[in-house]
Amino acid sequence: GFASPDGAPAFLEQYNSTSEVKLFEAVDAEWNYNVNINDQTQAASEAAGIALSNFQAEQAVGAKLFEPSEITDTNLRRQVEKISVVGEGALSDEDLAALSKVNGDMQTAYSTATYNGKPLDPDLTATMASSRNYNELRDTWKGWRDASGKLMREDFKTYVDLQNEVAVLNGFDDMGAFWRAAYETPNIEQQFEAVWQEMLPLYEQLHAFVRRRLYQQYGDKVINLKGPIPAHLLGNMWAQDWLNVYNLVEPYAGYTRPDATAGLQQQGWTAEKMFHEADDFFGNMGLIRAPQAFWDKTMFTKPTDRDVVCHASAWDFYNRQDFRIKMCTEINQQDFVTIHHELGHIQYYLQYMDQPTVFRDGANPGFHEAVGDTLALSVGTLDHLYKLDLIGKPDENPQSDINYLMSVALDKIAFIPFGYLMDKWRWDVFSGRSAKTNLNQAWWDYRVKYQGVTPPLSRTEEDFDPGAKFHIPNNVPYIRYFVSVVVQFQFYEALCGASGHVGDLYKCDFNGSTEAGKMFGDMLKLGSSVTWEDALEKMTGTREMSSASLVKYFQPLLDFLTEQNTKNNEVIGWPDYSWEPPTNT
Ligand SMILES: CC(=O)N[C@@H](CC(=O)O)C(=O)NC[C@H](CC1(C(=O)N[C@@H](Cc2ccc(O)cc2)C(=O)O)CCCC1)C(=O)O
Ligand SMILES: [Zn+2]
Repeated sequence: GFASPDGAPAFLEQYNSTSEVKLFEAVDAEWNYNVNINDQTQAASEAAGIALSNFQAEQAVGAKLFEPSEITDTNLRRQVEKISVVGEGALSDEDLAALSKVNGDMQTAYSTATYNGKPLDPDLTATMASSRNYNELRDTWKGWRDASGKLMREDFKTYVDLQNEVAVLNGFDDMGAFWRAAYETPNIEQQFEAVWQEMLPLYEQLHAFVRRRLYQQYGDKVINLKGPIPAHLLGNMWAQDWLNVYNLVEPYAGYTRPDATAGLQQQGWTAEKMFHEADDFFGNMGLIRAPQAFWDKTMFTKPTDRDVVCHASAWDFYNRQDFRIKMCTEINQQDFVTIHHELGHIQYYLQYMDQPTVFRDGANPGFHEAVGDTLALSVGTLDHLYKLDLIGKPDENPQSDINYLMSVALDKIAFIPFGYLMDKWRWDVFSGRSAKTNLNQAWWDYRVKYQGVTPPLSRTEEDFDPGAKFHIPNNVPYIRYFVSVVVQFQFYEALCGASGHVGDLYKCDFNGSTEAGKMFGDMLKLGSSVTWEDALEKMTGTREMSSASLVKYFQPLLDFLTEQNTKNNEVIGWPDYSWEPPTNT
């Protein structure tokens, strides 16, 4: 027998008030571990996480006493349905403890790993960004993987089994299906594949152009103009964005350089100043400014006296007053963009903080990732960087515009296949499509197939290269970033329209536009109280992810790349897909 639907409001009232307290306790313990890694804080964080899982499992029992279809108010019904999801608490105490432990151990292993005594942030990241020495890059690339991923292989297998047990106990085939359920869209995988196919031509043209420039830089022994690119030459530990090789691929030398790093450093900007400038950008649009508690509790820079998780992150303490960022900020443009990304999360938390706790989430995980990046597209324009006195007056000519679009493409277009393959690989592992005896081979099959990159050294199943990327040992789904690259251009185009922008889309700076701010804020306020299609339609008029805005934004660059690649008779794609660079250089 079901509980009377009349009891739903009272049930939800107690859920909302108690869940705020439980969520705060779990987030606070996880924060204390992130800003001070040691056995004690790791154990306390795991314990608080287990307590939250058990709380959610108990509440799910109460929620399932209701028959949703009998709850006529769709908002209440949606809350009850979300609370009915048991989650990790479906595991036995023993298995839940084992999952927490293996997650904690992989997190700590990743965040404390060093190569030659150097941590990933900032040291190894800086080497991968600035070195042009083939062998130094290769040794750093290998050293990081030996110190991180390689040591996690067995833990990861345990993690996969326990995650799948959670999924099955929650009524899903495997954890990949559970993760995809967050989109509430039956054919979501087909939608992902469709937008990937639409963007692939743009990626292939960029890949061919960059490969040619790397060929000129590193020579024909290590670059095959018909093959994948060695993965350690693209300025990033995972080749996930190629911003740091801009100097090698700049279309027009001598024209405006779209990089504010020099300006930030020469003008003596501090981390706090970067944060305040970014917060002003939100405020000047009529969005919500970060509260005082944010400025009091945020960790702006890497402390020198303890181990911390340096990977930037934003935190909602679910008490409607405490919101923080933790970041090991360096003074450069990439971190200025990252600050906007993290403040985008904070903005979403602030906008939906009066929603019931189960609705304090992105309309889908990709929306949460797109908020800050959407504003960063405006901040990064040549005009805006000039307004901030971070670059000289930009030349008003096509060459400077192509240089600018190239810098954005090295960040956004280069990222697309990586954003796609990270979870395709994990979905295959969870579903068993990839055997546990074949984890690393399956990873590199996708890295070649989708990204057109190949390892600088031969890899075996003794290695575990996926573990060398934060989100794998930290159990953070990744397709959200792929979705974000697509929808952030849909959001950007909509906000540019609201701000009255005319002319080239990529020149739009909606700084100060309260019309744009209202359009965005009205969508963000909804949190996950509506489906992402409803939220998207409210803002853009369409109910589908579409690459049309992105393709429109980059059209001038695509024309340039196609013209250059045709002139150079480039082979588009990497038909010599099994080529590998020599390992004895
Ligand atoms: C408590 C908690 O965990 N909070 C969540 C937020 C939430 O869920 O509420 C959170 O802060 N997650 C951290 C994560 C950090 C970053 C990241 O991991 N980025 C991806 C992909 C990417 C790359 C370039 C880019 O421009 C945008 C994304 C990567 O680096 O590979 C690193 C710098 C940027 C974003 C994040 O902010 O998403
Ligand atoms: Zn994010």
